Amino acid sequence: MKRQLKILEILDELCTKKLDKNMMQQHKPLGFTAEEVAILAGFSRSNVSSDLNALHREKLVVKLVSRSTYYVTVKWIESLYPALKGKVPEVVRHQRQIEELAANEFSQSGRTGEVSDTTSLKNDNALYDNAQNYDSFDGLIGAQDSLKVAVEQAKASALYPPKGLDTLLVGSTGVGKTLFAEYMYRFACSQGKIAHGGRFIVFNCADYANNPQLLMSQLFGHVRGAFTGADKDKAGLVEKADGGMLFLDEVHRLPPEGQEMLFYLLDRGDFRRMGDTDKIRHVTIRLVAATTENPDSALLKTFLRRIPVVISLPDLSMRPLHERFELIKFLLAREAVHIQSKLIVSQEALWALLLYRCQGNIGQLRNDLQLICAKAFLHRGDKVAPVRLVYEELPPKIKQAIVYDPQARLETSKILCTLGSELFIQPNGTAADEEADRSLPKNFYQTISERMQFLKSQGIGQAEIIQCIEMDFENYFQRLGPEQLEISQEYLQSILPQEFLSVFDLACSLAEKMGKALSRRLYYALAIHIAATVERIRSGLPIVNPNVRSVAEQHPKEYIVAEKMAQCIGEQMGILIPLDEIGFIALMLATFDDRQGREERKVGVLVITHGNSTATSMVDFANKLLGVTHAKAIDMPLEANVDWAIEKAVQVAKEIDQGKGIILLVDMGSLSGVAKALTNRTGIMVKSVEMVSTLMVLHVLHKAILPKNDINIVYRSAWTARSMVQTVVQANNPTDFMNGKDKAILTTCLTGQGAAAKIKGLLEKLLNQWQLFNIRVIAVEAGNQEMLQTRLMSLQHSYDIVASVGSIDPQMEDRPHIAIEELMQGGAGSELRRLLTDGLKASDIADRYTDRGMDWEVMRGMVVGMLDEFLTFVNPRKVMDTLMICIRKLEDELQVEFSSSGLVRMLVHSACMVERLLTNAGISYPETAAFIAEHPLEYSVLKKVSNALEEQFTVNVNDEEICHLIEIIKMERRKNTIEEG
Ligand SMILES: Nc1ncnc2c1ncn2[C@@H]1O[C@H](COP(=O)(O)OP(=O)(O)OP(=O)(O)O)[C@@H](O)[C@H]1O
Repeated sequence: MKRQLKILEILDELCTKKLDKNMMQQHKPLGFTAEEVAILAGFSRSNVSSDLNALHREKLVVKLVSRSTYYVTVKWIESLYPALKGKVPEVVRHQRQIEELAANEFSQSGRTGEVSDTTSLKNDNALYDNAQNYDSFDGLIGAQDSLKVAVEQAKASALYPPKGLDTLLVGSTGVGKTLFAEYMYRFACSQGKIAHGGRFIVFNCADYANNPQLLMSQLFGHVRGAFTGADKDKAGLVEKADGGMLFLDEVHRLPPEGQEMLFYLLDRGDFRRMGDTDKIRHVTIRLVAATTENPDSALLKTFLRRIPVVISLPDLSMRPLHERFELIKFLLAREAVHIQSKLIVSQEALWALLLYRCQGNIGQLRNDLQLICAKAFLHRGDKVAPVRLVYEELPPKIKQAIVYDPQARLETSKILCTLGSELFIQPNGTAADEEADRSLPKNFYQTISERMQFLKSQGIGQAEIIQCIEMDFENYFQRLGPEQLEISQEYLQSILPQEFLSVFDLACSLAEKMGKALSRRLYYALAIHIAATVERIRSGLPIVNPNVRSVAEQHPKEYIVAEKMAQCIGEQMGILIPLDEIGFIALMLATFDDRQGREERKVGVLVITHGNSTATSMVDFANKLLGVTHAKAIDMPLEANVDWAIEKAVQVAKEIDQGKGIILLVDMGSLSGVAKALTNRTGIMVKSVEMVSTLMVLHVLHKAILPKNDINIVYRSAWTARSMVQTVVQANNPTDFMNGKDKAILTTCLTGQGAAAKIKGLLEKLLNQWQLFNIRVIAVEAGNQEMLQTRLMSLQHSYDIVASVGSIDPQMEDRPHIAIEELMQGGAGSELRRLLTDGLKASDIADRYTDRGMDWEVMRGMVVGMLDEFLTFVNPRKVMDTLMICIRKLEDELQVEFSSSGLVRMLVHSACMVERLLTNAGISYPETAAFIAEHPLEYSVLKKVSNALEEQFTVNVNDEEICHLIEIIKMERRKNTIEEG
């Protein structure tokens, strides 16, 4: 118990000293691992780990589950977000979740003000502090899509000197005006535009519309005797909003005299309390008003003249369906927290919720969801069972209001296809589909049949049903791919009967004879699929494929092969495989081949900027660094107009499109319309991001050249990159005072002194060449995870780390890592390549690694080339041969299998080690003895194996060095385990 308390104290101290609020907004792991705490506490990792788990059970510690498990104390979160006192979730999946919950509490707490139900006061420091944690509108659903323009306007109006611009929000009931105003308040606070203590005051003018006197008094205050019942002086909300923000909802209901006073106040900052003839009072407020009135209406004429910024918020029906889906998940997550129960929502219920006509916008959607959840909660038989929301139990007004719009239905189907059969929402407020049933093979047919029946019952036509079902197929096939299921031959043998596999192999050889050889991927997918079919036929369950005829027409060759395969399997297994199933098999044969082709293709990247060589130099840099020529540039002379840019872009887009769309990176401003024009002219899907910079091109290109990424992934990533370079824009803004951090690229290797130092030199040269003088390159020692994380944390305080390059991935979320092998294979300019590929030579070691699919020749050449640069005293070729013998022994004795990257890492590290030992430049390792005691086998094998090196180079491989070598082996083991699944 004593130890637990100590651990808690240490973790709390770590959180308080090393983490700050800003970290919440960064996309990096938050908190500390058991190892980190163990190092400081001086206890073993396993003890600390079990203590942290016990503390977690006692709700004193929160787990943040990302790639590893990180811990922070509940006390620390509560100190940052007082609104979450007693409500901190036990497990957090991502940091945003804490922010969202806090935001939720923040807005909930604002609803009960001290003035009345319809006015709210957010006046304590804690709320202000919360607001300071938000420096953007990112948490607002739609901020980067349907609300993008609105958010940009809001930011501009908040930053306008000296006190921002008064703003009118226009939109129907329930579109989110109040929430939007709250975000404006938070943004202004975070930018220091509202000083500490500045409040967010909400007042709904409609609530007092029938009593103008009371309304004026609430707003401007009164003095004693101002009217009957005014028995003492009272300050109004305007005074309370001094230094803060006043949000006037339904502002068109303000009586004429109120409007006059308000405008006078806005113009001069002066007002009088009602009945006060003596004293003119002065305040500084930011006004955000809101109205549901049409901006053209007479009621608003005066406001529009006097309020400089008008922001329109769209109706729910105008927002994209994927946003509506996000809203539904968000609102349901809130309900799950309220009812403290897990929610399970069926696909059909989601279908209806996405498609029904929701007259009162998000407010109405929220009310409907609350009602549905409340009903389901009450009717739940078993009090500990999750609350289920199913289509049958939705209110008739929802079922009857489902819109018939083929496009929307198709879109909905696409969204739902990314889920399993149900959506799961945890009582801690996280919406997740990862629990969704991924073992589709078993219930694939059932899902299809149910989906078809449902679509039919909704009066949807046959053609549309087929389209929806096709999307299900596509989704199903994607999940069946071996990468997704991590299938291996052994796995297949363990789940499918041998009898079936023999028959299946027979059918495959038949297909091969007919000219349809099956790729490994298709073989696995088809085996699982047909095995499920056989089971289904034997259990007498139907197989329905509405699509069979069109499949036969579209893919005649595959259909014939499928028929033969089905016949063979049917005969051998004594069953009759129906035509509908043949349609499925044919579709798989066709689709997988098509996918194969598609997999090679990449999303295009096109950069257009003003200036004679700006775009070209950014693109050249990124292409060179990644060793590709994929990104293209258009330099736009300053005198050229947008039409010129569009003409050029059309030409280039046609050349570079590979069928997966194009990401357009452009200057801010006039080029923003190019994407739309390009799509209209070429039919290519083009998504554009403004505010391009070299780092952004690098980031986007890195994502785009991975064939597995589609345009949406690359686009999202472009947005992330955009936020990385935000400071550049902020620096251009004279009113901005935010202190932008310097940018840095990290280079990594085990010691920070070998490969990392070398790559640093090369990168610095390249950056210089490209005149990017403001980017620092920092070599870090990444051999020890604990130390690396601590070092990263401190670096992140001082730098905006934009990427890492090297032999060890520091796993910084949303920051690209370029592995050393990637660099060696292609890039970093011809200079780097030349350095790394000299000296190819054959070796007898080759066979072993060639068996593992490595190109040993190339790898050896690269390593020797690299070592040539690193080593002064040791002959790289000589050390290489001895090292290979040692590594072979290590692999055999420790039963570890080095991957190509692991092998390169081990070779480079060990060669540098020999040089270090020769020059007496030793490196340290913390708590060497304890570490060795934990790894006795590795230690003794390494000691034995390194004899050969010691003899040849007359050095003594010391314990510190051995510990570093153990770290590499551990890293490889982890990799082996992950690969084995
Ligand atoms: N972008 C959003 N993301 C998440 N929730 C939202 C969003 N917009 C609105 N909501 C939620 O929808 C509900 C209605 O929003 P809000 O009260 O701000 O609308 P409103 O336009 O001010 O409505 P009214 O005109 O009725 O005052 C609230 O519960 C709010 O939290």
